[in-house]
Amino acid sequence: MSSGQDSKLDSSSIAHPLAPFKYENEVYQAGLKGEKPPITFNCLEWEGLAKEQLSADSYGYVWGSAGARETDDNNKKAFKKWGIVPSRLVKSDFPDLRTTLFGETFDYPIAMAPVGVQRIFHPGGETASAKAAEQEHVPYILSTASAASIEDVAKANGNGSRWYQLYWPLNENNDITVSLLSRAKAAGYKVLVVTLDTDLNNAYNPFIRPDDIGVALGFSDPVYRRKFEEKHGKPIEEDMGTAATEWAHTVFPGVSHGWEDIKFLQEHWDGPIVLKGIQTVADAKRAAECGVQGIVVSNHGGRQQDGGIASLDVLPEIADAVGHDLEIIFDSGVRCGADIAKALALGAKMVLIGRPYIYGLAIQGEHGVRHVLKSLLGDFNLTLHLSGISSVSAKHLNRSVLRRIDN
Ligand SMILES: Cc1cc2nc3c(=O)[nH]c(=O)nc-3n(C[C@H](O)[C@H](O)[C@H](O)COP(=O)(O)O)c2cc1C
Ligand SMILES: O=C(O)C(=O)c1ccccc1
Repeated sequence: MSSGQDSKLDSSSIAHPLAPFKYENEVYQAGLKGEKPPITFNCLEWEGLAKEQLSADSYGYVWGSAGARETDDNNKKAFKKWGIVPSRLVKSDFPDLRTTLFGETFDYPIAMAPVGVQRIFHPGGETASAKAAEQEHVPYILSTASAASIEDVAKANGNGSRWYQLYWPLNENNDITVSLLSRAKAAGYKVLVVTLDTDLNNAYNPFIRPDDIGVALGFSDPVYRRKFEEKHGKPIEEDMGTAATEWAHTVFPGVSHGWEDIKFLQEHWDGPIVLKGIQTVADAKRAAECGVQGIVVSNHGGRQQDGGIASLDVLPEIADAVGHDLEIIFDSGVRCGADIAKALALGAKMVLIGRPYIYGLAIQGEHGVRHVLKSLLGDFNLTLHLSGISSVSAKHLNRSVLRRIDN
């Protein structure tokens, strides 16, 4: 980095001290003194390093995708169909990476995707990830399928920005939904993310292990505990296997809600609501009509439907259709800084990082997650800088910086 950029690093106009960009420099300086970098900066190598650390089951779970992995493949290919156009001798400032959603400004246009059962990847699990999120000024989205409770993760996340992802019990269990939402609200989660695309029927799933690896939210929920006790005449601790299986059926009932049910969530959540798993213009328009604040254009990292369309391929048409009415968040297949730039250029305001941070968690717990976030942000920053793009706003980062290269 040039000394000009270094002086900009100290600028107090940006809330965060720009740690990601200093980080690589610090590691290289340490390298000059003979210290080895703790983890490679090469985003393509994190998966292999995680594999070395994990059991075959745990690695298979994070790496896994639906069926013949076609959707996952399509996600990856979709990024390769776009190239970023460079621009030389632009007197550009250090890019301003801040993005504003729901009236709030975030230091960076990335957040950590909701990922369940994180203790199968590292003993630190969700609390390690939530700590890393606070340290790096990246929002953390807590999954309903977490191995740590809403309250414990909030504590670990401290002053960080945290959002809550709901796996949504059927209407007969509305009292449990209300309990989860009010706990999340009380613990400082600001945005509700409702996942619409998960079907766990017949899947191998660490979720239903009788320990609390994925059921901590249920086991710690007073309404679920009371209902279990009323039904079985004993507390969940006396029959953890049944309690885990029944909690799984509660939050993955196998039957879905309808659009009309969104109203119930709006009545019980007074912050922004985001629907995760949108892949068509028609559904995006329905979301806007319902009056939610945002959508995640996502196919769940290709983990649900096989033979599906790439999430990035549908992003531009969805952004064109509802970008003025809804905040557009994107995920599925983002692996490096250039991918973040492409998704933002095609209409997203924020991008969720899924598997890569879990690889970081597996490699080195909280430190590994921080390394991945900082590396991705440093890489993203450089990508913008080399194209003379001065901010992530659509005014500067838009389709004009991309070229189709798949013909
Ligand atoms: C191990 C694993 C667990 C996940 N658990 C959840 C979850 O509990 N809730 C949810 O909405 N999405 C879940 N997801 C999907 C992510 O939120 C995200 O949509 C996906 O990982 C994005 O794709 P990428 O991994 O290719 O970046 C999970 C993904 C992985 C890899
Ligand atoms: O694996 C997933 O993608 C997922 O959404 C999930 C669901 C339940 C438990 C853990 C993860």
